[in-house]
Amino acid sequence: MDLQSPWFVICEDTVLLDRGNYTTCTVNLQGATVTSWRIQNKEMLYVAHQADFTGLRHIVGGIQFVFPIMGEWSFGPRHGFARKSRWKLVQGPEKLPSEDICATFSLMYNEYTLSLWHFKFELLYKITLYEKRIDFQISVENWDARYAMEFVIVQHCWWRLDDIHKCKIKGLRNCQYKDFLKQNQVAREYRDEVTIRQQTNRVYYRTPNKLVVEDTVAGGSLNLLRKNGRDVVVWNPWIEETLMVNNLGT
Ligand SMILES: O=P(O)(O)OC[C@H]1O[C@H](O)[C@H](O)[C@@H](O)[C@@H]1O
Repeated sequence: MDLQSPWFVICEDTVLLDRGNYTTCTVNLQGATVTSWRIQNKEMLYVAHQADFTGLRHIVGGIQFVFPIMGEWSFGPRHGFARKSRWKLVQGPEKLPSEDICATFSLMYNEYTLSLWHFKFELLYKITLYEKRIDFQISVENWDARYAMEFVIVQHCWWRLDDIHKCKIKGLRNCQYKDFLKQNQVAREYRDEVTIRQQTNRVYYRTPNKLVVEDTVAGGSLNLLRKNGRDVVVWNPWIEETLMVNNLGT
């Protein structure tokens, strides 16, 4: 009999990857939303208190998978349908020889997605949990070669911060940005360290592949490394909007 604790748990709606030493990642099949990432029991993500886990709407918080559009959409839900859809676990969770744990989730076109967006697609989302790192590999397949597919993918991350006043984002200097809260004004970032002192909602264009967020939980810093991506959204709802997010969901 194996008396060790299991390194994964699959419930009806969630998949828990357990790397040991209180390092875990929880993925909800609703949107393949990563609702928790803990490193030695320190939670890295924020989920709204009133987040709805019933599957009726997207989960507010964590790491949301946004596809095929970001923002308002005249044909379907805001930020697309992927975060509202139920995904499937298609591989794993498996333990690699390195002891790291990975699992792959998939979202395939269906009647609902075709009613909003006529492309026949399959998304694969592979998540690997390391000791102090989490990796996401995303692939998109177009099943109908007759049509070129245009889409946007965003990992909408709600990082948990101890104190917003201590948070600094490094790597955005010289990037052009659009400020949604200033009539979409376009400007260039001149700061080495971007700080947040009020409600913020900007998209930075053509950002470098490495950004650093300093002072997340417990004063640690988070390196965000990316391949084949382009833009970055810096958003903080500040107090009023946070109350709204927590109380109502969206
Ligand atoms: O409330 P949601 O639909 O999840 O959107 C949350 C936020 O997402 C992005 O960061 C947008 O730039 C914001 O304008 C938006 O408020």
